Amino acid sequence: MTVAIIQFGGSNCDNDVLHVLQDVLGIEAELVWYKEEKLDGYEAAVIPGGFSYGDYLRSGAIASRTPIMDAVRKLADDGKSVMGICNGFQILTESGLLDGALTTNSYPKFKCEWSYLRVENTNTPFTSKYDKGQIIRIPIAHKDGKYYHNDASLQQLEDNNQVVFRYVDENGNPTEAVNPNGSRNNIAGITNRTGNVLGMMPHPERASETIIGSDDGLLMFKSMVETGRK
Ligand SMILES: NC(=O)CC[C@H](N)C(=O)O
Repeated sequence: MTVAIIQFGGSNCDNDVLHVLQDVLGIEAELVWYKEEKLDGYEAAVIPGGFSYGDYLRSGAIASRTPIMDAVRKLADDGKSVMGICNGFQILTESGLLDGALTTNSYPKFKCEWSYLRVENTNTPFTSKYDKGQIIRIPIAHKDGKYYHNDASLQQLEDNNQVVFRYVDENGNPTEAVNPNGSRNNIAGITNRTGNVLGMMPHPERASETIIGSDDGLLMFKSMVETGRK
């Protein structure tokens, strides 16, 4: 299978994802420029982190209106896996592929630190290789990562098991003290209703080799690739 890694002006984690897929996992992956209108032949897409278009207007807003996003939407409609990391998550909410919004952190500064996440749902193409309730260590790096949705929609996300990752402490408790950005319900990542589109603020590609402190993110890419091969 070949994975498309979408590149916008201002993407800065594109080559990190490429490195993990190609060099660490031996998966075919290609960088695809935002002006492309088709993603034919790709089995999955990753929208990497960064500061697309300088975060002007709102993080992800401009990227969400580029030609490639119609192709990403088609890929998702065809049931293929789409993973948005950090700025990628912001682009997916801005384009309506995921519900809710990423707003400015409650302490309104860029925050870069390790976080613990609890895997809430293993019945997705991105988490099938984890254990339910597993605690994983993955870093965050963002200013606009506070997940917001209204009460009714939040309840729907919870009821549909669309909350995939939650910020927790080392023991797995989703306390306010370890919520790095003020996200509602300590939400770190969600899927769409059908589960094949994932958005998450933490960076699994920065936690895919023990030499850089954690390889807890690797199973996410492995899960995605295995699903694409089926
Ligand atoms: N690492 C990133 O993708 C940064 C995301 C975004 N530009 C922010 O700071 O909120």
